[in-house]
Amino acid sequence: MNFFQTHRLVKAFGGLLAVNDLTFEVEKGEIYGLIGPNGSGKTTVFNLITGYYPITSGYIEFQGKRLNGLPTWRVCKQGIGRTFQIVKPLRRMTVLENVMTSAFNRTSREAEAREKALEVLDFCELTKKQDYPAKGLTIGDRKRMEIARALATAPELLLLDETMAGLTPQEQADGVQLIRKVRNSGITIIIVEHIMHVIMNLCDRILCINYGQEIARGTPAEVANNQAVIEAYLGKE
Ligand SMILES: Nc1ncnc2c1ncn2[C@@H]1O[C@H](COP(=O)(O)OP(=O)(O)OP(=O)(O)O)[C@@H](O)[C@H]1O
Repeated sequence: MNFFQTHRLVKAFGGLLAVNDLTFEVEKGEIYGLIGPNGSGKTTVFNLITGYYPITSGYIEFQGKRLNGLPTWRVCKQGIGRTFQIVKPLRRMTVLENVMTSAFNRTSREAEAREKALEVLDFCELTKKQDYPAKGLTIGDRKRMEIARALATAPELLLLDETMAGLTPQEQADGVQLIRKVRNSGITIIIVEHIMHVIMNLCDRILCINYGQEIARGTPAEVANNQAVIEAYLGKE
């Protein structure tokens, strides 16, 4: 049994196949990269996994259980957390309160939610900012808080959607450290990211898609040297 797998996954928006016959497996403990040019279907894959969109055909399995058709909150309860490409914190709430709202996914007790939120804020090195209003955070800290919010749902599989976009080189380096730390804590990761040195540095394996279809898969070095990948990003000569 695979830890996580999709099988012949398809998502049609009218006549557009945003995801087209995509099969891949992720092993427990991996950092798995999903890359591809703009509009190639990466976020749609995350939206299918997490139940935001219904699947047109194919299936998704997590720890041997079918996810197809489950509502987002049930997918989360099964142990899949995610961050969003566009970070939308609850702006007037503090950092701690933002993270607590996610922790309520696992408990209805306020004391337990606070304890979990404080634990992940410490893990993400945001303790000092726990009482800041979320709207006052830098982009770097907002992205970090987004990871903290996902971690507060206690995921076994974490989907990271462009958590490095807009960050300074130093913030990117810190982000890479944090993602490694998350993996070392036992959480499996699927990461969508445009910043290639981040992907190449972090991932054990990479799947590259274009127009919703697989064009290459392999180790970072294999994918970086693949002609179809180079053409998808740079165009044909
Ligand atoms: N809700 C929707 N309705 C119609 N078309 C959609 C919808 N969501 C995505 N699409 C289309 O599906 C395709 C894949 O989009 P998606 O956002 O998954 O790409 P992406 O690889 O995540 O892109 P980017 O790297 O720019 O974030 C695009 O052509 C997009 O316009």
